[in-house]
Amino acid sequence: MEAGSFTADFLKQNHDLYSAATNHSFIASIRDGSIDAQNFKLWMEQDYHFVREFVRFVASVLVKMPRDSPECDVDIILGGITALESEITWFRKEANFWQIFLERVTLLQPNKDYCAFLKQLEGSDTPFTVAISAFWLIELVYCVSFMSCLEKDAKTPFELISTVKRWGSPEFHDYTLKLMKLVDKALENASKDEQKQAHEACVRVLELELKFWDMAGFVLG
Ligand SMILES: Cc1ncc(CO)c(N)n1
Repeated sequence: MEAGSFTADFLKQNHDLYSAATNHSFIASIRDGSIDAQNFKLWMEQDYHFVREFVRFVASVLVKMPRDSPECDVDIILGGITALESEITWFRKEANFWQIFLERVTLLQPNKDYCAFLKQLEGSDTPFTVAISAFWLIELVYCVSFMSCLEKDAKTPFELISTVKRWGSPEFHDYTLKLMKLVDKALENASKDEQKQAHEACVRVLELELKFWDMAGFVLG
């Protein structure tokens, strides 16, 4: 059988896990408007702190890019870092609206586990190919999940529209496609070992995304 691109093959081979991570009941509750404000606030508190670690991770991906990468490829990652600055500003503004005190948040275990995984990927022993693959999928899961909350028949509450547009917009989708191309280009000529490592890192991303949604959707007693 002819092998396709890394990303297409990965999504095909891990269809069930990918589908579970992108069709979660937490997202469904935003889409149908039944979400409890407490759950949304919990997600936001935890995600802000995830994004703080994610900034470092994305910076590490940029540092690992091969020196001979075309400037336009470097600029895709640079654009990602730039976007994270306005994302942080947005989180602070939203937190204010929801009366969340971001500095008082305690990280929950699934978030701690996810941040620990990012830290591991930041290390110099994780090759660029592996880090960029994980980066692509982390963004893709949010994009595909939140895109569903913007479909014609979605009943996303008005106050959550700015959230779902952040990751579910056509612009963000375009960005994930650019990342996908970077991944496929990087892995095309990579060793079998790096391809395997990238595959494993991507499986881990899906597992961690799933647990992150579970955490967010957990009904507070
Ligand atoms: C948990 C998680 N996954 C992905 C993203 C997308 O940046 C995010 N903000 N948080």
